[in-house]
Amino acid sequence: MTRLAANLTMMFTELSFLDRFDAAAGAGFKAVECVAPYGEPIELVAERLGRNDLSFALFNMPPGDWAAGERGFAADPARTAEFRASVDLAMDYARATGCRKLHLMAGKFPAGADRNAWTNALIDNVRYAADVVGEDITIVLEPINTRVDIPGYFYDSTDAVVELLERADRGNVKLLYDVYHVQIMEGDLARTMERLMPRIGHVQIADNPGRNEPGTGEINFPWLLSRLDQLGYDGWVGCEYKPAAATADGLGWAAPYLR
Ligand SMILES: O=C(O)C(O)C(=O)CO
Ligand SMILES: [Mg+2]
Repeated sequence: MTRLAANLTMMFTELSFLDRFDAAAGAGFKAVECVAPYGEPIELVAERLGRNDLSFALFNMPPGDWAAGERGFAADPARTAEFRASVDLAMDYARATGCRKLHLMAGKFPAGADRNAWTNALIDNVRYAADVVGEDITIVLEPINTRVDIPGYFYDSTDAVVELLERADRGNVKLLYDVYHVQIMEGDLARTMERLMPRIGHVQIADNPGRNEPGTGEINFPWLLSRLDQLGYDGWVGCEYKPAAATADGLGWAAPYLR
C-alpha cells in the first residue's frame, strides 16, 4: 500500500516550518520529508515529530547556500573538508529525529571545470559519508532535471546515477527516483522503475508539467503508484510538489492513501 510523506519544503508553505509538521499530521500524513531542517534547532524538530507521531522519511545533507542558488557541493573537489563537516551535522539531526534516509546533493557543475575531478571527488565523498553514517542509514543520490528546475546539476539521468552507485560500491547508497524529474529527462516511467527497483532507496512524486499535485498533468499516478506497490516498493513516497493553491485544498488525489 502506498505510504505518502508530506514534503514540508513544498507543502504547507503558508505556515512556519515547524507548524507544517502539525498541518501534515492533521491532513493524515504519517511521515514527512524536507530539504533542510537545519534552520530550526534539532530538539524543536524532534519535538514536532514526536508530538505528531510522525516519521521523518528523508532530508538532505546540508546543501550549501540555497538562497544563493547552491544545490549541494559534494562533487566540488575544493569543498571536500566542508562536505565532510556537513555529514556530521546531518548525522546529528538524523540521530535526534530517527531519520534513516539522507539525500546527498552533488551540486551544479561549473562550465569549464574538470568533470573527472568532480566525479572522483563525489565518489570519495559518497564513500566517506556512507561509511560515517553506517549501515542503518541509506544515502540517496537523485538525478534532477536540468531542463526546467536545476540547469547545470551534476547528474540528470538515472544511468549517470547508477554508474556512480556502481563506482561508489556501498550497500547503503541508493537511487532517489523522483518521478517528476525522470518524466522530464527520460519518460518511460514504468519500465525505468521496474528496471531500477533494486537500486531505488526513495521515491518522490509531482505531476508534469508544472510540478503540481498528481492528477494535474500527464502522469497516470493511480496506475503508477499501484505498479510501484506490485514491484515491491514499501518505502515512503514523498509528495514533493508545489500545491496549485492551498495545500489542504489539493489533497483530494491523496485521500485513498491517507486513510
Ligand atoms: O528538487 C528535488 O527534486 C529534490 O528532491 C531536492 O532534494 C532538492 O532540489
Ligand atoms: Mg526530488
